[in-house]
Amino acid sequence: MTLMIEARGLTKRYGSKTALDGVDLNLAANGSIALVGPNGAGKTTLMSLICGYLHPTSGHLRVLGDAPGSPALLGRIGALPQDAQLDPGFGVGLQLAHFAALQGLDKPKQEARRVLELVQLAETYDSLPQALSHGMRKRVIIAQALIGQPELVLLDEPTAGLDPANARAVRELVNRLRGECRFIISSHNLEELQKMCDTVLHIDHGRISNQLTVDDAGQEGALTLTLAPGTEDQQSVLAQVTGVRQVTRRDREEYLIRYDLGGHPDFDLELLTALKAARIPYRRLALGLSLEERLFTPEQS
Ligand SMILES: Nc1ncnc2c1ncn2[C@@H]1O[C@H](COP(=O)(O)OP(=O)(O)OP(=O)(O)O)[C@@H](O)[C@H]1O
Repeated sequence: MTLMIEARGLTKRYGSKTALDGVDLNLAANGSIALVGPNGAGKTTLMSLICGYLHPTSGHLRVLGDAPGSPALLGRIGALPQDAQLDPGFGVGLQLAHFAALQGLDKPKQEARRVLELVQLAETYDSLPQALSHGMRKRVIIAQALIGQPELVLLDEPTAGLDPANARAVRELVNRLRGECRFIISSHNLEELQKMCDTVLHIDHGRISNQLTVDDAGQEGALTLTLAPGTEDQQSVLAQVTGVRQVTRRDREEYLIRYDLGGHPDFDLELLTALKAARIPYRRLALGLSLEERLFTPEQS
């Protein structure tokens, strides 16, 4: 089976600065990937290598089975670079059509309209970029990454600086297209990545420090409980529920509860029953750990 990304000892140095340090990866082509990690961890560098914008200093990299930048990958990868901008002098439809023509597509204007429709901005075809909001411009640039229906789309911080409505529009777009193409998305918003991606790669100091499958969250004997506002200080009540190993208060009314998974397969129902008996109202119960907990909080036994 052809892998989406295969890397061995992938290293990128900028002068004396090592941005990627011997990365090994085997990513199957059947899901979307989140890249997370602190500023300067190497996420953009990895994306640039995958796109073929940069060459590795050493190591081996294959994308969809071919070397980045090779003719075999032309038109198969789309990208939203981190600081991508539109040309202020031309209408957005014209710019997208121009890129479609550069890709050699037969009907560039039709393709420009298609991708604008995908990002729900069909009406902006004749608009100049400055007539659009920041969020709309970002969505237009995402539309550019979708020209030619690439198999793999890389989005570097697609929702950075967007208001909740525009960020949601981007999330919905990614989820709508997930059957048609694969995404690699870099973001600092873990909650958002959890809604869009299947696998999470945590990069730190140029190395992959953790790789998680989002769907595995329910297998960990943990859940997050949010009580109704004003229902504070219930830690001791929660700790007495049968099967509970540990209760940690995260926010005012939010608790992380670790429990004995083996002995209590229906622990969530048992917990709800206990809450009802103690007349403690709750707002939300989520099985598993949040991505933030899984990445940054060591397992406490
Ligand atoms: N062109 C360059 N010349 C020199 N150093 C660079 C260059 N590009 C990146 N770096 C350095 O390489 C490291 C990795 O940078 P990179 O942009 O890949 O990180 P990142 O994880 O994308 O960060 P952020 O979350 O801030 O976007 C950083 O220390 C950065 O300063």
